[in-house]
Amino acid sequence: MTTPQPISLGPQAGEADFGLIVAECFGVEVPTFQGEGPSCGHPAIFIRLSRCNLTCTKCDTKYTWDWSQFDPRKESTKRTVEDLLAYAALSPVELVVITGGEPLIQQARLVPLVRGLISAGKRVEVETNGSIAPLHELVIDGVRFNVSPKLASFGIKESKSIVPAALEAFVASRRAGFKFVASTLADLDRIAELADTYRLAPVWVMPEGTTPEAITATTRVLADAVAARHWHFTTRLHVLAFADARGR
Ligand SMILES: Nc1nc2[nH]cc(C(=O)O)c2c(=O)[nH]1
Ligand code: SF4
Ligand SMILES: [Mg+2]
Repeated sequence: MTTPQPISLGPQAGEADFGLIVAECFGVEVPTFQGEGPSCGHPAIFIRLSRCNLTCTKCDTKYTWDWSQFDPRKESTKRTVEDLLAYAALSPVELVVITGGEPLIQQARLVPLVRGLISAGKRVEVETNGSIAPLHELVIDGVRFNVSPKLASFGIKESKSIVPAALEAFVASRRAGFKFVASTLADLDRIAELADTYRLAPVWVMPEGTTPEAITATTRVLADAVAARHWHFTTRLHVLAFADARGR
């Protein structure tokens, strides 16, 4: 079994603070909540890293990777770990969500950031697509992984998005929940197959949609069937509350 390696971005943390490629930070100036998953509704601040290793057609953050539509020089900046720690320290909010894009592309450089956040009394949730195994230095107290494996119906080949060794590493970490985006009952059948094959638990289902109307409609389609499987359900609170505005 081969362990997936993070895509190299040059010199790594420990050598020097070369910083992280960041799309946006939010939640300090204009407060918000973790909108998804086990901590939905908790006050949170966000560090959204740029770049992704996948190309889902239904992606809602294409400004982190789709350079046919967006300009990387406008959509990303390099920020040092020190600068990001200073940003998080501006807020009394305990929960820091590190998302993307795919944040684990830059995971070697996340190690000092995550350590610094935890030393400062924060806790961290990493939103990941689950296709890159986490470094053991990130599998520490104070860190949880919200792993969202992407189904074929999300517009990505599962031969790319479903990486058995990475999923097995998240299961073994005992610090992961598996949050699947779904829009149909057929998606739930596929989630059940994956959960069975890789022993993924706990399973969370989140309705696809970037408008309150779409979230509500999909919730009505899925909720009974999710409950019947004894899975967890999460909404997308930032879509309901803030109409999916950027920076909320
Ligand atoms: N409020 C809020 N909660 C979120 N949880 C996960 C997000 C993401 O984009 O990964 C997100 C986001 O963009 N906003
Ligand atoms: S894995 Fe997530 S960030 Fe990457 S393309 Fe797919 S939806 Fe977008
Ligand atoms: Mg999002």
